[in-house]
Amino acid sequence: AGRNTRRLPPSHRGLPLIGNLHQVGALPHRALRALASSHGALDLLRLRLGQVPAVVASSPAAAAALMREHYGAFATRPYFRTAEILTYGLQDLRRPVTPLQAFNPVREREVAALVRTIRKLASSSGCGGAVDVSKALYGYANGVICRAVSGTGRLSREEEERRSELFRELIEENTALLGGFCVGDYFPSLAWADALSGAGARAWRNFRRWDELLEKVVQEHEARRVGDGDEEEDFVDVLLALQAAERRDDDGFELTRDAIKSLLADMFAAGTETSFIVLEWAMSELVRNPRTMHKLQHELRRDAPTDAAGANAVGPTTATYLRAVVKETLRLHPPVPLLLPRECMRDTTVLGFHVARGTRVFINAWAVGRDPASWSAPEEFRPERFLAGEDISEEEVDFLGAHFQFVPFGAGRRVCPGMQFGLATVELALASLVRLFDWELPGGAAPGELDMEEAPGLTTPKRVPLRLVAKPIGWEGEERA
Ligand code: HEM
Repeated sequence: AGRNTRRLPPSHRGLPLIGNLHQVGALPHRALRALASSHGALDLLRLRLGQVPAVVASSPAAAAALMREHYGAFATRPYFRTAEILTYGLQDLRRPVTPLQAFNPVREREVAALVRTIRKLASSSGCGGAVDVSKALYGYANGVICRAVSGTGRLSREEEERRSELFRELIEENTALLGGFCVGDYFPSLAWADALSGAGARAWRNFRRWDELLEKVVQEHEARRVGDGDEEEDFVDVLLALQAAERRDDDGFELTRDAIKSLLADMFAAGTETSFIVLEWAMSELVRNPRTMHKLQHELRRDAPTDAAGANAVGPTTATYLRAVVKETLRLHPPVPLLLPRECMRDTTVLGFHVARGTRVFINAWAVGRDPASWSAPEEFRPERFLAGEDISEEEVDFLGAHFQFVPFGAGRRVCPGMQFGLATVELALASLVRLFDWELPGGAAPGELDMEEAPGLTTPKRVPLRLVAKPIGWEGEERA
């Protein structure tokens, strides 16, 4: 077929110069689904973002076509200026396989610290006072990643805490930069404009601070490799061992120092915010749906706990319901609702539509998770849908990458490599918080009054931090007797 007969995806007429950028809005996943459905274009909607041609997929069929049928053409990330600076110019590094499932002792320590923090805040806030649950959860997610990346036992406790604080500051700056609008990304010919907006210089400044910190972390590990010592192996140890092995193999691939630092920076950026957001929404949905909360509490408390911090107390039945709650949270609130952008590598026909090389591709995981053709009662929080024998059983649907109506971690070649790590981080903390405390909204507000709005940006934490009254239940006291 000639060029003129190619069928292009439906589009919405944009404005001169900026194209459709003004329609993407503060909550792009919502604005883009509304735009797609008003054009009958849930499969593929064509957009122009500044000078960059883009398509957005909002149906499970389109998600499958892009991530399964045509994965070869859509597995590349586009070039982002800010991201390039922040990732040592190595955005598309071949990623070594890493054992991210491990690190359970790290998590158990951090969960115990989280429980202590909430107990302390609850008792100091007095009767009826509320705890900033969001802040505590963020500290937990950040702590898990910090310890898993750079280890424990090398620094004093105070130094460790100072370092966590510094990591947190740098991650927040990263999120602001990467989530932010960088003119040069959408107007390549206007890249100089970033100098005016300051994003370029700001990214460089942030990069130098990351580099200094990560260099120090790597050097500490080189000076004291695990083996003779008694510390656990952390992520830096894993990468250094891999580097040594690669050198021996001599297969042309070398894990350079910059590559190691780039991977570490990725872990922080990708691992903290996501796990925190899932926890924040899971707690919110549970408080808003007291029957679900009670059922989960009942199951967790029945499975006799072995210790008050609650780390090891999840038995197999409870694990099923806990997992269903987490799945339902991920369905309604995928923390990265448009996944990470891809770039089309060669002209491809997708579901009958022509997609040209160089097109930027977004997959609306938030929209497909609420697709009315794939889900019953798609807007309702009903973890039971993932259990066997329920009236609306969608039990077999999982997020491992084979069901394209449920892709909170992406799928195919670009699936999230931290899936198991993130799930373990979320489930362990959620189990402890639900088991060890009763939760209420402050001021006697009804569950339905909880604010459920999302903050603007490419990830979706809550707009208003979650504040709840936490009532510790005494395992050591009457509950045990
Ligand atoms: C429950 C928590 C998490 C969720 C929901 C999540 C979700 C995602 C999503 C949607 C993507 C993009 C996939 C795509 O575009 O197809 C992604 C990529 C990624 N995630 Fe996660 N993630 C989570 C936790 C983590 C953790 C804990 C880590 C690391 C410790 C991590 C590391 C990464 C990395 C390195 C990438 C980039 C992969 C690539 O570009 O090939 N994630 N994640």
